[in-house]
Amino acid sequence: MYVYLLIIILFPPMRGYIFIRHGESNINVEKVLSDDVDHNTLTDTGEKQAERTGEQLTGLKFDGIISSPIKRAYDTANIISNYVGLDVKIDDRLREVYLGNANGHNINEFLDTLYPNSHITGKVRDSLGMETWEHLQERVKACMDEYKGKYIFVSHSDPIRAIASYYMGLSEGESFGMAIKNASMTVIARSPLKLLSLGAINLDDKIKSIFS
Ligand SMILES: O=C(O)[C@@H](CO)OP(=O)(O)O
Repeated sequence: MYVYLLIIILFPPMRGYIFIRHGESNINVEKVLSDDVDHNTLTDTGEKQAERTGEQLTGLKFDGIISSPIKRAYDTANIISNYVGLDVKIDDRLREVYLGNANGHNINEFLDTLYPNSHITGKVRDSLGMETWEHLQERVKACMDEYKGKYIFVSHSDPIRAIASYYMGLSEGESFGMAIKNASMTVIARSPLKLLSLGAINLDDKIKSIFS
């Protein structure tokens, strides 16, 4: 018994997380930011993207599929759930960054007027009443800390960029150019910690072996 416990302590079981950004949504086409839960749908392209990502995951084994409650992500998760045979569980910690006064607006309205040649940094977030980058990182990490196993997390661009930059040791500004494509897969292993893919649309065999 004690030997078993020692082995578990010394060699904790591998945990793996496949973060998937939802498929293309109408707001992505319109370049509008939205943290509304029930509106914005997937476009036909977004549905096809979700199907394709689901195909990539067919045959892999997971302990669960956890989704943002926001429709574009939840609909993506339900499409993917058909390929992995799991019911979707909603977790608010995977939702889009709280946008404050930026909600419903085009991102460029702020960058061009408020802060020319800038990007969404702490002062921009504060001035718009947005969730801080640090809080976003903390809530996504708390979600990972709760689900100790191999999971699919369906979320949004900023939450995925936030957790990837957290593990890469990059600030919000330093990771601003990180483009997380629709329906792409960002894979993080824990124990040992490793960022295995960033915005990938295919999974290589090395990654698939973790989830087999
Ligand atoms: O990147 C965006 O345009 C925002 C929209 O709020 O995030 P996502 O599309 O990932 O939900």
